Amino acid sequence: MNQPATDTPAMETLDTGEDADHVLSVRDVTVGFGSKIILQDLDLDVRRGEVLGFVGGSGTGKSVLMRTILGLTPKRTGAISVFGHDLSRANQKERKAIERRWGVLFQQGALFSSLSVKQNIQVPMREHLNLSPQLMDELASLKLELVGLPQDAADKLPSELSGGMVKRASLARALALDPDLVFLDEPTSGLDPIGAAAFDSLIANLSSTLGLTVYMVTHDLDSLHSICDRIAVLGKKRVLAIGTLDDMTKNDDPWIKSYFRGERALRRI
Ligand SMILES: Nc1ncnc2c1ncn2[C@@H]1O[C@H](COP(=O)(O)OP(=O)(O)OP(=O)(O)O)[C@@H](O)[C@H]1O
Repeated sequence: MNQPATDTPAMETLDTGEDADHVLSVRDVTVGFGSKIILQDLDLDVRRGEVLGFVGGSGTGKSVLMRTILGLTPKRTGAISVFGHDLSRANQKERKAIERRWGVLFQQGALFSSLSVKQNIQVPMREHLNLSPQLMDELASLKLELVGLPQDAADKLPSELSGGMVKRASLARALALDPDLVFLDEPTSGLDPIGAAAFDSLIANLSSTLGLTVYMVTHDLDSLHSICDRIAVLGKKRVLAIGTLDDMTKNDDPWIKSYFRGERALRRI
């Protein structure tokens, strides 16, 4: 089963330019650490404009997959294409252009603790754009408004914010460059149910008004019910199933069954 390490694309549609239907395609991707294989021959397609919820048992590799797509964890085999470009074939300039079109909200927010909220939002702008300080301040102010934070949050440090405000500030940073695609790693974890519901509706609104594609790792059944167009389930080192919530409730895989039809799921009804 183990193929030799290669960066040869596994499908012909890679590098043929922008795909009208899919913003992200993963083909035959294998990732491991030492002798431990986490993902094997994994395939995934994310459709343009959808909110895709990614679930799976703890330790199945949801964060590893997201980090692999982002290029932070190396893959052993397979191909990943974003916006129609094979990432492993892109040169540094092309790679930077692709990265400009995605935003990331890491678990726990991952804001720089010594920078103010405004400076955090401006980090991607400094990295990718050449703008005057005044224009960057105006853009940061717009992003604060977009995510529902008050303007006086701009000069606060992350340690001075509530958990919900940290998530919003991290989302503002993820949206700094007006991305087409955002990756969210457990965006509602640690929020109370009201804060989580408010964050969900913010994501849904941004997705529909900005035409964003959202790739969201989550354990939150409420988010899956309220904002996801499709759900992908990770298990057995691959995507076990992908489809609507209705598809999931009809699936007979034991893990999917207990997740979507178990006691906790039924309590929602
Ligand atoms: N850098 C690394 N080195 C070695 N093993 C790693 C590394 N990163 C992740 N792993 C292992 O990969 C597996 C998958 O981890 P991952 O964090 O992706 O799980 P997850 O599905 O996101 O879990 P959770 O839902 O609990 O966050 C785990 O067994 C983890 O220990």
